[in-house]
Amino acid sequence: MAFDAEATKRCSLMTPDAMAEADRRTIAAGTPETTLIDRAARASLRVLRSEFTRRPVTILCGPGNNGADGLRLGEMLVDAGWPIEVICLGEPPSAERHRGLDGRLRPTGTFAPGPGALVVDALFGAGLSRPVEGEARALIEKLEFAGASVLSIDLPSGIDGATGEVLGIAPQADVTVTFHRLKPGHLLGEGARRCGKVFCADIGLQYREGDASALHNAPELWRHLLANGARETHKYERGHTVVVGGPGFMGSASRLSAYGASVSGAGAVTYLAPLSSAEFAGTVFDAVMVRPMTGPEALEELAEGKASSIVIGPGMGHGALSRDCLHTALASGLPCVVDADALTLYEDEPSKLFSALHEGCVLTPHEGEFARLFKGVEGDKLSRAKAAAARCGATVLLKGSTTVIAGDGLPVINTNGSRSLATAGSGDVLAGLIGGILAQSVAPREAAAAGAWIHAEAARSAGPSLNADRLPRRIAGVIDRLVS
Ligand SMILES: NC(=O)C1=CN([C@@H]2O[C@H](COP(=O)(O)OP(=O)(O)OC[C@H]3O[C@@H](n4cnc5c(N)ncnc54)[C@H](OP(=O)(O)O)[C@@H]3O)[C@@H](O)[C@H]2O)[C@H](O)CC1
Ligand SMILES: [K+]
Repeated sequence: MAFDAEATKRCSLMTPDAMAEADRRTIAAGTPETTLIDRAARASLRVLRSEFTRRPVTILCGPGNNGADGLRLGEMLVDAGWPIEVICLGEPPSAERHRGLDGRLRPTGTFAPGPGALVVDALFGAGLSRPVEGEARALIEKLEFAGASVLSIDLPSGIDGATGEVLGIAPQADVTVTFHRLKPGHLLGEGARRCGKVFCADIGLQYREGDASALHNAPELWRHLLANGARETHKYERGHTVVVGGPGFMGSASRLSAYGASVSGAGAVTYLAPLSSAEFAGTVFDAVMVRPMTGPEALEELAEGKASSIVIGPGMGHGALSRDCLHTALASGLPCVVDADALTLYEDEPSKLFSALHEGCVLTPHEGEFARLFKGVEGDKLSRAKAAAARCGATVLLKGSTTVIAGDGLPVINTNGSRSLATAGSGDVLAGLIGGILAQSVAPREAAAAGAWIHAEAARSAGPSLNADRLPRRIAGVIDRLVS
């Protein structure tokens, strides 16, 4: 079961190159470039007026169309009676580019933004092609300590729209206005931090299948998949997740996974408890069934019977039983969440793990586990997740305040994470939640995307006192609201 097709179009993220191509296509189909610039400037004006009261405005304009948007915005602000000045990089713009800006152009050396001012950053956008240096860099450096507000057009100049990386230098914007679709760079790394509040305006570009390079995670993509399970009447038809438990004191992590699975909408959860913790597990769980794990054959029996997904790794340890269970889980062919100790068991010989994985698996590493398992995979988060998924042949969910999910189909970027999620055990709950969604016949990338968003949403409105014990109850609330 897949993402909703219409929502996929709306949630598409486009690289600067794809955006330039959409731009060319629209122009070739009869919309003049000046019209697109006009619409971009008008959208910027709308946002500027909604976000800022009237004040002195300095517009920094670059040599390309990002600068052209800035110049056109300047003309509109003059018409609206705002006090503005315009500073252009390099050669002064042709008279045609700034008809309505007579007497407003200033040399770069005069740029001295004051605390109450608004600076419009229209230096570079999608056409940034190298690190920002020289005159442009000097302008952006002046912004750093000026205390002025900054509105960036398209992207904070210096942010790579494909990756979110800073090329040389980039300002900290308060507001960014972009067009048509967000770019991955608005959501990743420094890009996400530097954009401030992001607005995306429709300027009449045509969307075409194949334009997207990634998706921005949102419930409209997968909400319909969650509701499916609720229509089934028998508990096992609604999916049955098996959580492989951990021994002794370490068992708490896997118990959190079981709680995560139990509120996912799956019909049943079985906690397979190693003998050292079975009795205790039997006393703490009510809704979760507990079975003693005499050995890997207990897992095999469930996998061949009623189980529809497996969660393995949290609190499991690195012993021989863990290896056997991991082998059994992966060999079963059932959808499988591979987390924590299951990720680090083979960190010295990852190819052994990779060769046992299959396309129904979801790996959920945090940055540390990722670095140990996918040695040599470097770059921005989106590229790394994609490379890792290709290397291991499974879906990879790379956790963090921004989470990236890569697997079959377009990768997904999840951005509703908050600091409250940085609490011990929260990842264990996530693994269980995804396992429970997988059990309901949701495909791996889709289940991971749904799990990441729901998990983050459950923590979003919570204060710093949120702990992993309280997370499942909040997750249940989020799911109930989504499917009601
Ligand atoms: N499709 C849309 O969304 C629309 C976008 N619009 C706006 O147009 C820009 C993209 O315009 P483009 O002209 O392609 O690119 P830029 O203006 O961002 O920059 C290109 C020029 O800047 C020079 N450049 C690039 N990097 C540097 C640098 N580090 N230092 C100095 N100069 C740099 C580049 O020079 P080259 O030598 O590389 O050619 C170009 O001169 C988009 O962001 C929107 O704001 C339209 O208005 C509407 C449709
Ligand atoms: K810009």
